[in-house]
Amino acid sequence: MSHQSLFRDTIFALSSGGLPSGVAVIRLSGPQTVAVLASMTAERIPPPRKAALRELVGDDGEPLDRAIVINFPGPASFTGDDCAELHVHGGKAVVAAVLEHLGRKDGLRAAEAGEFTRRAFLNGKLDLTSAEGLADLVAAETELQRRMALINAEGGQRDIYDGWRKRLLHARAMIEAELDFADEGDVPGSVAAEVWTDMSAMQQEIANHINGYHAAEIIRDGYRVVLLGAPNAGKSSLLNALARRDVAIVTEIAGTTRDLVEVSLDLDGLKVIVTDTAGLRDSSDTVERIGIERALRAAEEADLVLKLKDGSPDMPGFDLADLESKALSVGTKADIAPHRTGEFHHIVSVIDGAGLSALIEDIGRHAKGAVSAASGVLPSRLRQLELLRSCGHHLSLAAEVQQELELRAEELRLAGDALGRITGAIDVEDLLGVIFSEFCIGK
Ligand SMILES: Nc1nc2c(ncn2[C@@H]2O[C@H](COP(=O)(O)OP(=O)(O)OP(=O)(O)O)[C@@H](O)[C@H]2O)c(=O)[nH]1
Repeated sequence: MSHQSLFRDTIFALSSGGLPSGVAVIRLSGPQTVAVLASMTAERIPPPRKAALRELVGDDGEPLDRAIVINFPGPASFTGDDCAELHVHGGKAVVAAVLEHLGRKDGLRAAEAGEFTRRAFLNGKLDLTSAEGLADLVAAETELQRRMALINAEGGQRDIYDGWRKRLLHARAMIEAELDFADEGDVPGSVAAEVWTDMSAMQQEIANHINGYHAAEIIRDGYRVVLLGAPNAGKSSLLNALARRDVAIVTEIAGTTRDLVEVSLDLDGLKVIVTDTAGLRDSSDTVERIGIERALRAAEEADLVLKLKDGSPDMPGFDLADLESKALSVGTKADIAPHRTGEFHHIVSVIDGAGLSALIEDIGRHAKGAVSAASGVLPSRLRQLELLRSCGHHLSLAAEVQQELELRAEELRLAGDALGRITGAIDVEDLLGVIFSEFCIGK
């Protein structure tokens, strides 16, 4: 007996990575799953949730591969529907043959990006923040990204937002009671005051949580370091040294770098993006001038700016005072430049490697410092941030209308709805396309 499903189609996809590989996992979900397993295993469907070795056959009984087959009957499956996994040999032709066989069957079709997770959400197996956490977990490249994604995939955000929603519901119930009993002179005024204290506390908790977004942004998108300096100061050489490969073009010609060149580093589990920029000088060359504007804009947006200077005299004309609070001065070409210690935060040479590891350590320390202030569960997406702000906004409006209980209840309802839209507890149909399209196929 197949599990009753909301969905008519059975979807399938290669859920493991690139081919060839040792093993490839093909996943199925939907009402036809059991019938497909029966036909492909010559009626030898493995017992639920037990891995079993089976010969997979096509419609004519022709062998396709020998595979580990797992049957996950709904609702105790990832999507909540009948699911199966076929662990086949990870050869291109093997996978192609199995996918082609599945695609020929009635009621089966290839899954769209994120469709398994979307079905899991629509079947109530997980909330939207857990789904987003799963997408992040699959995309995670650094240790801190992995940790943040895992907390959210496991319901870290959901628990917090559900907790806040419950407190809002309770507060509304208390206000309703106050309204109902107002005539009878039996107003639970002290209870309402207590509830209001809780709402103020919650407002503060939400504000603190919102403040963690910048740290989450750094963990997700990287800590941004921009190299700035006069032409020939040694920016591209330093970028290449940090990346340990030739990313940027290095020549003795001043003005070589015209556009932004980025490399992504993993410093102690944190993603750090270092950007090489066009050298700063007065230039009549249009392309170079655009490059210089981009360099200055990148520096403004950066978390940390490295101001590079070799032994040559200062270039006039660029006021970098605004960047001072987030800048480290770096004396370059230490092997040939007569830098004085004390003049710079760091003195480096890419020729003999002097000062490079101390510089890298210092960048790592600054990056860590930027995320360490925030701890625990963080909002991980702009969509969540906007709804959290909306929730906070309605809470402060509620505080402004102290005397008008109906209005206050309405603001609390709107605050709760904003939280509900984060987890998907209410009214999110319009968001689903955007959210699940960022997933990969097979997830
Ligand atoms: N001796 C020595 N030469 C260096 C060092 N770093 C860079 N150079 C040389 O300085 C010149 C300029 O280096 P780049 O890295 O291209 O400088 P840049 O700041 O990126 O220059 P633009 O692209 O013009 O802005 C090249 O000839 C490099 O080989 C160093 O540590 N020691």
